[in-house]
Amino acid sequence: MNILLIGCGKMGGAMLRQWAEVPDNTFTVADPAATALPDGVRHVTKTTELEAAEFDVVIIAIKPQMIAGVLPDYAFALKPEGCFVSIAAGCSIASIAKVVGDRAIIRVMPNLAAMVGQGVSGLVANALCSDDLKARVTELVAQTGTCVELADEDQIDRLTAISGSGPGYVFELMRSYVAAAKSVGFDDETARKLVFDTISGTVETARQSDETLEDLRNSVTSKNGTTQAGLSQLMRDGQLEGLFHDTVQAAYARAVELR
Ligand SMILES: NC(=O)C1=CN([C@@H]2O[C@H](COP(=O)(O)OP(=O)(O)OC[C@H]3O[C@@H](n4cnc5c(N)ncnc54)[C@H](OP(=O)(O)O)[C@@H]3O)[C@@H](O)[C@H]2O)C=CC1
Ligand SMILES: O=C(O)[C@@H]1CCC=N1
Repeated sequence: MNILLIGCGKMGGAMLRQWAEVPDNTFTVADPAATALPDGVRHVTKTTELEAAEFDVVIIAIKPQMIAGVLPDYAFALKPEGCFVSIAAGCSIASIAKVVGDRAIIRVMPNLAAMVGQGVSGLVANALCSDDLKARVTELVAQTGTCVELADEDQIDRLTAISGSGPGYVFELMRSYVAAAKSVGFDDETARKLVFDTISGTVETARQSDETLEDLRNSVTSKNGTTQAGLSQLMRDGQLEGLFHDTVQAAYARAVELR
């Protein structure tokens, strides 16, 4: 497919890095500020450099608040049988259709781990999108990790609050955990290694186990031992579960506001 990527910042750039590894598609980036693009990717800085009906897919990877202002300038470059793919948080298919009219539109919510091919994405398409086009876009997204097709747009806003924003929560947890490791005397390098390897090893253990997360947690926790002492702080008054609940609800509510 011939693909136009509008916006090549943190998320568009992360996905492009994976896509550029696979020779199936050709990419043009429209982002005046983009630098250090992968080999073979065409860069345009003005819409006049584009031809009409040039692309099979136009990917919208700018901030949701910019779409109404920016997208009309690029819409002419999509083939009549092509589709728009938006990775913008919240912004609904109806809002995009207000800008480009009744066209095939797919919403994808990726996450930053796409950068290393371990992203998690949700996808939902409108009725104007053919099964073939949806399958090809799903395959494209799956080059960046896993891709789940969702039943409706509300689901993609809910998924945004879990996996789209998720790396932000996890990076903050890791930052706090590393700071705690340093506070008991480890240097930065050792603290990062201990925390990173503990997290990745724990994730892999959970993946390979049939036990519930509660049972796995209990299997680390000796009666009156060190883990129990630590968890009595981490879980005091059920605050941690409440905090995660509030975190996810706030992110979902923001996605709904951005519709
Ligand atoms: N970051 C993430 O983890 C995730 C982001 N998203 C979604 O991805 C989208 C992009 O977010 P993110 O990558 O974080 O943001 P960035 O600001 O990093 O990327 C947006 C890019 O678009 C560029 N841009 C601005 N105006 C134009 C224009 N007129 N034409 C072309 N390009 C333009 C920006 O340039 P400049 O910086 O010069 O303004 C920037 O390079 C958002 O809609 C967000 O909701 C979805 C999932 C995860
Ligand atoms: O914070 C945001 O709005 C975007 C969408 C998901 C992750 N980053």
